[in-house]
Amino acid sequence: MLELNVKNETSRLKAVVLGIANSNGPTPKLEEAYDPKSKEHILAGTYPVESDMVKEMKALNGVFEKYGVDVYRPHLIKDYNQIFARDIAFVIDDLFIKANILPDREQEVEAIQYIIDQIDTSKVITPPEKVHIEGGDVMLWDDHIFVGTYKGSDYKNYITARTNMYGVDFIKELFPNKTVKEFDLVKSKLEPRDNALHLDCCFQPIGSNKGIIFKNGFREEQDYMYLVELFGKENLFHIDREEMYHMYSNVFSIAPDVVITERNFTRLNNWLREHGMTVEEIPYAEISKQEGLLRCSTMPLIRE
Ligand SMILES: NC(=[NH2+])NCCC[C@H](N)C(=O)O
Repeated sequence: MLELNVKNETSRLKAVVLGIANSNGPTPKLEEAYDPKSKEHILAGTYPVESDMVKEMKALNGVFEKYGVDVYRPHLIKDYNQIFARDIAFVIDDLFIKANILPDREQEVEAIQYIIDQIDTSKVITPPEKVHIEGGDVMLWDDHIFVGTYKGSDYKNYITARTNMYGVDFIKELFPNKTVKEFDLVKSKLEPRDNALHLDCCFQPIGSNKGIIFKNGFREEQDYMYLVELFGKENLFHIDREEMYHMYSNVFSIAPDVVITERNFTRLNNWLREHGMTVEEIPYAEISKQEGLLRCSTMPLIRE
């Protein structure tokens, strides 16, 4: 049996599901892409090739090996994108909550059924159908749960809006003793620089009291101010529009003082080191072309 335990984004990682880039399928047609950054690269002829993405995920797996983390991989589905394990389900405390993910991505859940079978069934939660929620929008900070959403009345027109207010309310009901705070995120179907696909595309806590944040990822300044007040402005590393496009906020912590990041994130990597962190730099720029990075490719099961 897997004894799940995840309460925040940074405690020492013990077990994780890591997505897989093998048999990712051919370059999608423009109308098949479900995020604007993939679209941009399909149009430009620069969509990432499988062998490069396999190499990048191997580098990530190498860091997990180095730190003794147990790694689970999804079963392979032929010609199907299974890189972004983050979104298909998520663990809060000892509960495994299945996401109601974009229909284009539904098969990804079947591929991790063998892992779900190792969890006490009373701890596996399936939300009702009207709930839309993906793991990239759910972020834990001990007694707080942060949830990314989109409150616009045109929600259903946005394939880039993945968590609705039913999703937020569902989490509130499930965790009455935690402070659940939702964040209204900017969405664009066409411009990746104006699209916070998930909360982890514009914000993430780091260490015990720090965070990475993109102010304009929030539709309401109040939501941004909530985080400034909670963390303190001096503890937040502010990124600009281009850095958010490169997914600076989507690094991945494996301990309060160990962060895995992209090797080209020089400004961020220096800041992390200045604050006493060990920075494990790996190449991940090809996968980033699909509008997801390190946090997106991982789903923590157990942290210390
Ligand atoms: N947690 C995340 N930010 N995941 C990124 C997923 C990216 C993927 N292309 C999608 O649109 O679904």
